[in-house]
Amino acid sequence: MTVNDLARRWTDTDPDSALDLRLTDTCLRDGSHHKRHQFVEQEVRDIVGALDAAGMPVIEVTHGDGLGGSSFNYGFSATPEQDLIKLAAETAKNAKIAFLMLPGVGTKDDIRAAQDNGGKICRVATHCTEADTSQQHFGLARELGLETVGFLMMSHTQPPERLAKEARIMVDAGCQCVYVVDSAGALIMEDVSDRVSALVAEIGKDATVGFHGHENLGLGVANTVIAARAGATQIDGSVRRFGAGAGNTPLEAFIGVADKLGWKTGVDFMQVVDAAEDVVRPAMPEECTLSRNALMIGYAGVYSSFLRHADNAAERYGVSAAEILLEAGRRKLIGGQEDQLVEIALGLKAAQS
Ligand SMILES: CC[C@H](O)CC(=O)C(=O)O
Ligand SMILES: [Mn+2]
Repeated sequence: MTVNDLARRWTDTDPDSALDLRLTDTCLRDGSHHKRHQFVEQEVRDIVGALDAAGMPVIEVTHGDGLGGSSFNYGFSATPEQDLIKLAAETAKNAKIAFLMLPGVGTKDDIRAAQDNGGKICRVATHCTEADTSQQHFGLARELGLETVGFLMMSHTQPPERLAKEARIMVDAGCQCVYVVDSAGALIMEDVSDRVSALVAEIGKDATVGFHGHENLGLGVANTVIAARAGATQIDGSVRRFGAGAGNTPLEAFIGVADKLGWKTGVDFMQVVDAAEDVVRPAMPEECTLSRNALMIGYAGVYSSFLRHADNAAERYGVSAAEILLEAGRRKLIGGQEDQLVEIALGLKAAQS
């Protein structure tokens, strides 16, 4: 049985029928991890201008760890994120500006400020077993008239049925679209369609379903295609893969694939390819690649944003970042436990001596 047969069986949809997808580019948020949160105003102006001109419907702008992420724990931003959100909103002619927030990192006041600065879509991210921590934030966002999106992070760690229950909690709290978030880039094809299908079955009448992929095992585009075939209608990615770990699903490649499949994205392939090469790439410190450490992240099922923290700890204590990441996978660390990477590094250093 082929993957297409499986998708057809799970979803009862014809995988070759014309899909209408809404894309969100997240290079100015997920890419912030890769850039160690050092975006400056001109880069935001240029990237938003180019993506907006290409027809990108949604552009996410925030510190990599969401509103309030600029901190000792996660890394300080070069430019206050609220200034970048404001600038993005002033620059975009058509695109809506989204912002991310993690309950406990950002606050309700941060949501209000992001709206005042022109943010239109509030994306609330929780670990995929902790959707209940998002309820107040969805309540507030809807009260303010913001569009809402929920992120179930580290989705590979839970079976589809559990994710569907968590998605229901978000939707009941006011979330209008729940994403299966492959934070580690560890989901493999059918793992994605199983999870997306389960969410569609549970919340499909009340909300839409999205997919956010990472490239750590090289499956970003393939996983995103199968997510769309399973019923995900909102799709994340980052032009030029500019995201944490080996980066996100490269949106320009996905847009080319969607064109070939006859799916609608509203984004011009040629323009977005030019934007990727001429505008986004110059803002990147280096390409996002399938480096040894990025591969470890996908293989061990570790949060992609741990890459830079593991690099820092490895350099500081003279140990292997790959070993740190593998141990983080064994310990099943989740976002917020970045400090344990230092502890792991210290343990490895002690073992060496
Ligand atoms: C720290 C938030 C995280 O980067 C959100 C996200 O994009 C993911 O989990 O993949
Ligand atoms: Mn991500």
